[in-house]
Amino acid sequence: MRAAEQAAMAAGTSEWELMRRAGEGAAQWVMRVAAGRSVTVLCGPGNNGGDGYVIAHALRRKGYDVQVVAPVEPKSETALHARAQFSGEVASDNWLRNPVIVDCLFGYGLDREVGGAFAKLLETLSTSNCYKIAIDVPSAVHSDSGEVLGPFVQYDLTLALGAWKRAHFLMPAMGSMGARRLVRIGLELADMPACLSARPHFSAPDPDAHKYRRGLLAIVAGAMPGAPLLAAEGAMRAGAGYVKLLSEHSHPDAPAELVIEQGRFAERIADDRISAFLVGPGLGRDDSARDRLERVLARKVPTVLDADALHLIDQTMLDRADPAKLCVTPHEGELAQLCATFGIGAEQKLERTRALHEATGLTVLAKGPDTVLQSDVMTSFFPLGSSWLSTAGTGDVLAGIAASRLATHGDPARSCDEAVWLHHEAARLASPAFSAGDLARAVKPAMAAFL
Ligand SMILES: NC(=O)C1=CN([C@@H]2O[C@H](COP(=O)(O)OP(=O)(O)OC[C@H]3O[C@@H](n4cnc5c(N)ncnc54)[C@H](OP(=O)(O)O)[C@@H]3O)[C@@H](O)[C@H]2O)[C@@H](O)CC1
Ligand SMILES: [K+]
Repeated sequence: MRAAEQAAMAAGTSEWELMRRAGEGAAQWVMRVAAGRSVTVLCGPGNNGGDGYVIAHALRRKGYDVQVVAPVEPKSETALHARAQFSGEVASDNWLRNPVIVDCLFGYGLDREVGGAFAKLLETLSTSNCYKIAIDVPSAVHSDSGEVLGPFVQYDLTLALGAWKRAHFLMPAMGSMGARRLVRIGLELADMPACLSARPHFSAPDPDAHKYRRGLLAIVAGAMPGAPLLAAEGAMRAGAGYVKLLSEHSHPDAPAELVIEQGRFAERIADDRISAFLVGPGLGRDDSARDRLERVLARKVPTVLDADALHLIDQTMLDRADPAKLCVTPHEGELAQLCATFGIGAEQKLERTRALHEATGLTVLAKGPDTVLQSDVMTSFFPLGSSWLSTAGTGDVLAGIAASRLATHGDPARSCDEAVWLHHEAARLASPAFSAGDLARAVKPAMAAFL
């Protein structure tokens, strides 16, 4: 963000001009929300506070009753300029009486715990019965890590300025932001190492398509019958032309269209027509599970690894595989396991995900409310999905969808990206209070949203 701002300034746009665009753009949103009601703007010492004075000035010009609360005077030259423009009331302390409060205490310059008068203001804000708007990021949020470094405030609206910051898509910060909107200020954002995933577009199968050309997915089962079946239910509806379950269980409830193959594992997986594997859901962690995983990895075919496979995989197995064709889909606990296996010391989700990719070459989809995808191209973040996804088996469905997409085109990063979107859309269609089976069945109508 700082680099993009520096580039804009080097190209002749002043910092004041950027602040003016940011503040006036944000003020448009504040006015829509306030709709004539009185507004209080909390202003801090840096340029985030500067944005606050621009917002206050813009509101006042439109006839709003607006009051600024600023515990200290601005420190930066540009913020002082903004302060000088605003001719309304500025209080150093206040009990926040207005129905709309705009928080401009700190933006991405926050680098330590919020204390003193600033913390007191945020505490008051957290218990105020008002509409709360955060400018750029909530003021106690560290914009790179998503950590909350002060009183937790639940906002109704967060207006990102110029570009999204990592915190807009990382927990716990993202859970406090309410609706998130981007205010554009004309920054050039090409070649960013991280981005918000753009909604994918799928096509119907080619006119000459047949089941093998559309992709044959083999799902490797193991100790437990349920999880791979759920994955298969999702996979059958996510694009692959043919889904097989390699399982020693009888699966009396499996749908007729799911082919179940038993016995002769080595022979089964040698089929050249298999375009992708899924290994992990229900695999177990015993010697036979390890053996199955090793054999599949040695095939060097595009593969999704999930659940138990993430506990079994190690450097020796990876040395015999082709990591560029593999994706792993860990939840928080599985990510911690992978980090332990591959000697990664990072503690925060984003750093862990990136370091795991660096160390192994694997495409990593670190799932959760703040899903992060790390490929060799970039880091992707995703819009928030349904909180109803927090139920058993939804991860198996996600792995099945990712593997199905992988079977169709063989690109690990693209498969994971598409899977997150399909999973979220299926959850939206199946909500509320769905089971993993309901979710898997909703993948079919979810496909329609991306055609
Ligand atoms: N640059 C641009 O072109 C544009 C930037 N824009 C806006 O600027 C924002 C970034 O501005 P910024 O860099 O001035 O940082 P900001 O978040 O306002 O605060 C830093 C100040 O707070 C202080 N401080 C830090 N932590 C503290 C704490 N815990 N407790 C107490 N004090 C603390 C720190 O001073 P220190 O005490 O560390 O010397 C410093 O004075 C960005 O989010 C966006 O809103 C837009 O206008 C578009 C154009
Ligand atoms: K803020």
